[in-house]
Amino acid sequence: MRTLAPAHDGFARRARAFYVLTKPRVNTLIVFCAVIGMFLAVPDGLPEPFAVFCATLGIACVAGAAAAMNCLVEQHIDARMARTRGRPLPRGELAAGEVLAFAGMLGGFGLTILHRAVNPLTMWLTLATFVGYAVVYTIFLKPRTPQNIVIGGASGAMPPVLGWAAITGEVSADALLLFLIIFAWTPPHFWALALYRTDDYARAGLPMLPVTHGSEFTRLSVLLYTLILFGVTLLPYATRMSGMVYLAAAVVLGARFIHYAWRLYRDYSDALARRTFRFSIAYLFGLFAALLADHYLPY
Ligand code: HEM
Ligand SMILES: CC(C)=CCC/C(C)=C/CC/C(C)=C/COP(=O)(O)OP(=O)(O)O
Repeated sequence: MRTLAPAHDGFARRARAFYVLTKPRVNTLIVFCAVIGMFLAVPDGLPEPFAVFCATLGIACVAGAAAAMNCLVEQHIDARMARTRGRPLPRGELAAGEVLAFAGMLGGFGLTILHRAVNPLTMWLTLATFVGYAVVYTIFLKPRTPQNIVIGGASGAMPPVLGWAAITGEVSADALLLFLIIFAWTPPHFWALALYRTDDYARAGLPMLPVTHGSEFTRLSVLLYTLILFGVTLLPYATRMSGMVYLAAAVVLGARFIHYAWRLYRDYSDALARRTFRFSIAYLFGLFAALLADHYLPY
């Protein structure tokens, strides 16, 4: 005889499935970068707490909705990859219709907050970021070209610009520098993962760089983008947006990233690619934390 799970157990499981759809770990770093953008946008002092709260909530909701849409569009691809087959849609924990409704409500709520409590510019830029990731990257670029993540990376690089626009109502050259940093960081971040997940991507029929151009070319590309990233991260110091503390962090973190990329190029192993991918995340957290620390240090 079938026993029914207690109602609260079913509710908790479904709530967890919706939460997982929003890719909370990826979006933690996305939102962190947006919040740093909000603080850096104020030359002296702190941004208004209510504005920070509303902008953070709005951006987090829209980013979560974008992730849920990505999971919806890619549910059949996700079912073919070891890394993603445990997601709620391939597992049959949620139906497509309810995921669409969830993404619509979450995204609509986020955009409404941004429009009403922040400013229309931030709402429009966040909407464009949503479309860039959930539609342009997910539907058009990802299944078609190995440059998918280079072009699609423009969406992922938007968070500090959104944070900046939320506080100032405009997009300045400094905000664009923050954009450039994440834009240059995305290829080594993603290709390090793609290198040790190549079989997964090949099985799913996705034209990621290691699938289409092989391991060695991808490792060379990781190294080149890591060098470009190093150069780009010097720009905040060169333009006097940031000072010595930031510069020291950028050089130390950047040298470590280049060291990883160089070893990956010369002496590949899946374990090293995994460590490089993990380091890429710590790197971006560290670099943005250094921007913030430098901004408030009294020197
Ligand atoms: C088009 C651009 C990007 C692509 C294709 C990409 C791809 C990926 C992939 C495939 C994963 C593994 C996710 C998983 O197994 O669930 C991942 C993890 C991650 N990504 Fe990205 N990423 C991109 C941009 C970004 C950006 C802009 C950020 C933050 C600013 C970011 C932060 C993270 C974090 C924190 C993780 C680790 C999640 C975990 O520990 O489970 N990514 N990324
Ligand atoms: C504010 C706002 C709307 C932000 C959008 C966030 C954004 C552009 C995120 C990109 C990062 C991300 C989740 C990549 C996953 O790549 P993938 O989808 O190829 O990975 P997967 O194979 O794990 O699904």
